[in-house]
Amino acid sequence: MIPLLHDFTDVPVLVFGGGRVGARKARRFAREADVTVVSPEFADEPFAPDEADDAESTAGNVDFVRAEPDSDAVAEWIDRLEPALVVAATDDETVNEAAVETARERGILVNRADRAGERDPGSVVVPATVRDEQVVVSISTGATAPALSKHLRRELEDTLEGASEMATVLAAVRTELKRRGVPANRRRTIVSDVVSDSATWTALRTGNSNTSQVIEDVLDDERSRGGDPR
Ligand SMILES: C[C@@]1(CC(=O)O)c2cc3[nH]c(cc4nc(cc5[nH]c(cc(n2)[C@H]1CCC(=O)O)[C@@](C)(CC(=O)O)[C@@H]5CCC(=O)O)C(CC(=O)O)=C4CCC(=O)O)c(CCC(=O)O)c3CC(=O)O
Ligand SMILES: NC(=O)C1=CN([C@@H]2O[C@H](COP(=O)(O)OP(=O)(O)OC[C@H]3O[C@@H](n4cnc5c(N)ncnc54)[C@H](O)[C@@H]3O)[C@@H](O)[C@H]2O)C=CC1
Repeated sequence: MIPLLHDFTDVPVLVFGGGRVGARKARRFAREADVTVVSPEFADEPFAPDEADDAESTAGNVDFVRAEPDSDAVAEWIDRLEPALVVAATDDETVNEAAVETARERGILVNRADRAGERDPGSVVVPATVRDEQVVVSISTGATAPALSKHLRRELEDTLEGASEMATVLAAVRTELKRRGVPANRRRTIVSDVVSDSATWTALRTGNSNTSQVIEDVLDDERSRGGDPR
């Protein structure tokens, strides 16, 4: 399986099953997508933040539909909503199977929650995710050991502290250096020096420097080396 980042902004995502798992997936996709959850009953407070995935939680963008579709009705829901992704998260294997089959026939992405191990071609797995704003790390065990994905996600949470600020700094620095016409090799050296500088990480993490100060320092430093033609 190959990891990709997929933009779901304002596209329909259809989740079958409103238990703990369906709610978790719905919450995650509702960051961007218009999510519909179809289920005869719903987990209590499906949109309360949970410790599994705090940063992923959201309250909006979800329609709850109380229904218990059989296999035919599952296909009808998919045809009616034309989702970009179907999530099969019921506790009924036949219903999940129907959702997978129909999605596959229609060429729609499908995530099946009740299966580990070998997947059907074209299926997608939901990885564990650590997010610091624009910085995202996803962990998967190739659909074999989700508890390990969760464990590693927790370990990586500390590593990512300050990553969003660092990304902001590097993006601004590389844009400005490009504008100044600094050659690619030199830009690469500067960017890689900044990202591996532990003092900069500490300053960003502790709030001792804000991103604009760091950006200014890096660019001033380069200018004083004669890197700026102005
Ligand atoms: C294949 C996959 C399909 C998919 O859903 O995409 C799948 C399948 C299954 N999970 C099961 C169980 C558990 N899943 C979790 C947790 C998570 N599961 C997630 C993803 C995936 N789970 C995909 C593979 C990802 C990969 O490649 O690693 C995460 C990462 C993302 C998310 O779901 O949001 C999220 C952690 C989020 C986080 O915390 O960061 C826990 C831990 C817990 O709940 O504490 C348990 C209990 C412990 C255990 O059993 O391991 C079962 C057995 C059900 C049963 O026995 O009845 C199946 C089905 C089966 O095994 O047949
Ligand atoms: N991928 C993952 O991370 C995990 C997957 N699982 C698997 O996912 C499945 C769901 O797990 P939970 O949410 O914990 O189970 P759950 O039993 O809490 O929720 C299942 C939901 O599906 C609904 N449902 C039943 N028939 C339906 C139908 N015809 N159409 C729509 N909804 C229907 C039920 O009303 C219930 O709300 C389990 O069968 C389990 O095998 C379990 C744990 C983690």
